Amino acid sequence: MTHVRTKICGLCSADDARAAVAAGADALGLVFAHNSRRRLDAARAVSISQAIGPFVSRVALFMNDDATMVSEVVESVTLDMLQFHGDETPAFCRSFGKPYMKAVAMGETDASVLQAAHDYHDAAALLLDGNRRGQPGGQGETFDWQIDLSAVGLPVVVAGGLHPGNVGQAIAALAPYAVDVSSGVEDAPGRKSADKMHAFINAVDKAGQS
Ligand SMILES: O=C(O)c1ccccc1NCC(=O)[C@H](O)[C@H](O)COP(=O)(O)O
Repeated sequence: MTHVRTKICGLCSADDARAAVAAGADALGLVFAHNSRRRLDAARAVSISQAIGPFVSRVALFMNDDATMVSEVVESVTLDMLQFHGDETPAFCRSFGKPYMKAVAMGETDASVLQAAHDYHDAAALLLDGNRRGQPGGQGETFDWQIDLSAVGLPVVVAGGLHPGNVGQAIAALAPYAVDVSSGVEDAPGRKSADKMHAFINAVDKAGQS
C-alpha cells in the first residue's frame, strides 16, 4: 500500500481552503502568477494561508514573475514551498531560501523530464503538467501518461486534467509521489467543490491501496 499525496491547487477563498483540508489534502496551492485567472492579492493570500491548519503544506505558484514580486510574497505570506511554472533558471528557483518544485510542461513532444531532473537536481520535486511550454497551467489538460519515470531520481507530482474519474489511472500508469489538481475539483472557475475534492482524495486513496 502506498500513500500517494494530494495537492489541491488554485484555492481562491478561505472557505475553499478549509474544505480542502477537511477533504484530506496534503498540500494547497496559492497562485500568484501574473497570467492566472486564479491570481491572489496579498491580503486574500494571507487570509487563505491563515485558514490552513497545521501539517498541511502551503505552496505558492509563479510563472516568469519577477524576483521582487516573489520576494514580497515570500515575506508577507506563510509558505512552505514555491512552485515555478515558467522558464525560471535553477539559480532563480533556489534564490528565495525556500524548498521549490519545478513544473515541466508536458503538452509538447520534446519535453524532457530527465533533462529537467538533471538541471533542477536540488528541487524538492518535479511537477509534470499538461500545458504547453509558455502557456499557463491549471487548464485541465492531460498529457500522455505512457512514459518511464524510473530514472528521474526526484519525487514526481503528476498534474494536468486530473479528476476523480481518471486519477486512479494516472496513479496506476505513473506511480507518482503525489498528484495535483485544480480544474477537476471546481464547480466554476476559481471555486472548489467540497464533494469533488472528497471524491478525488477517495479515488487517490483507493488507487494507493491496489
Ligand atoms: O492555475 C493557474 O491559473 C496557473 C497559472 C499559471 C501557471 C500555473 C497555474 N496552475 C498550475 C496548477 O494549478 C496545477 O499544475 C494543476 O494541478 C493543473 O491544473 P488542472 O489541469 O486544472 O488540474
